[in-house]
Amino acid sequence: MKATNKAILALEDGRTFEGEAFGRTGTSTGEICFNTSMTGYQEIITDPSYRGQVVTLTYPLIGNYGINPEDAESKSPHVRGLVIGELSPVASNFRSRQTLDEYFTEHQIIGIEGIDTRALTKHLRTAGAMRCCISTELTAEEAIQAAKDAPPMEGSDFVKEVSTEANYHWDGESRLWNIPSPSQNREGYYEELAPAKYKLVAFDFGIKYNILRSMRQAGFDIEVVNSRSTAEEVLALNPDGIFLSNGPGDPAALDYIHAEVKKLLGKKPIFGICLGHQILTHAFGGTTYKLKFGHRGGNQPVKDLRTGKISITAQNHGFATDPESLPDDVEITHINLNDNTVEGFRHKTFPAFSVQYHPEAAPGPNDAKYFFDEFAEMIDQFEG
Ligand SMILES: NC(=O)CC[C@H](N)C(=O)O
Repeated sequence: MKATNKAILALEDGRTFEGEAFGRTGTSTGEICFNTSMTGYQEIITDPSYRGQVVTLTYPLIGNYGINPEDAESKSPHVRGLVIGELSPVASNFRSRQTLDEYFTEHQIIGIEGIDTRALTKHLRTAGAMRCCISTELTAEEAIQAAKDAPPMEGSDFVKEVSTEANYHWDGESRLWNIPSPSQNREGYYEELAPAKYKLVAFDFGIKYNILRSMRQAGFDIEVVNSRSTAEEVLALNPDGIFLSNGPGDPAALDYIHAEVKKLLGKKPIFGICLGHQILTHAFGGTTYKLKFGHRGGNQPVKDLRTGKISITAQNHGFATDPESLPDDVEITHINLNDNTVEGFRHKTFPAFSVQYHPEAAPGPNDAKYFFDEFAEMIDQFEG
């Protein structure tokens, strides 16, 4: 079979869409999801939490501001494929170094454009999350079969594919990179940060760079450790606080991590984001379940039940905490106003709290950024 640019997107329930491939040609399968953010395609593509997933972007024009080195959320793209309405023929931005097409070709990622992403998204909202296949070489029937044959997201441990092999010290940013105004140097400029005050050990389940940057800005010196690190190894580093990162796959498939986090409860202050929140759920004795189609975008309303304050938040998750499963010593602190799902909690005795959404944004609003400072306060108050 000869590969062409003509491509098909086939869903496991038999629905198909025709478009044109960009990046690489060939075949790719994975769980299809949609993200409604209006900007931030580069951050989405490089977020390790999307490992194993094909992402549909509902914003109609993608690629228009290109790709630049500063906006990556990890070393490389992680999506299995990208589904878009239109690939911009022009990448126009002073920070751009590459087009999206060139970037995908370099990293051998398949993209498909010319898709009615509105129809696709409405279908996924009704029918729920499912597997898909993008192909430039298979017939529609073969592509539907390939989607059906793809491994399901439930039960998948993708953390082991994205976590750092060796532990490392985050020295990426003791300076804060700022976007220049048009009159300034086009390379951007740096602002020196105050010396770090706290020592943090961050479990890397697929950590985003902007979490590391935000932590550093909040005064943390960070040691990033492999996802298989034991509680003993973490405590031996003598941290002031422990961070549980975001990451891909099914949180219920990570028993070996739940067990280690459970041993850390009460020992040191703990903060978790997204997958980290779901892992904390299991460590507390609760359970997680798969949402019908997940929350992915930059405009998810979250209510802080303690203050009544509502934040507009960045989200990217397909699983959620079952509130009924939580023991009495866990207080639900945040809920999603679209569907009332759990978005944050804290333990009543142990110094541990987490949020299901993304205070680090990237992309998305910064309403929730205050959690990094709250964690620093928790550490100040902890008498361990
Ligand atoms: N961003 C994340 O950490 C995602 C967590 C988990 N993989 C989910 O989809 O729910």
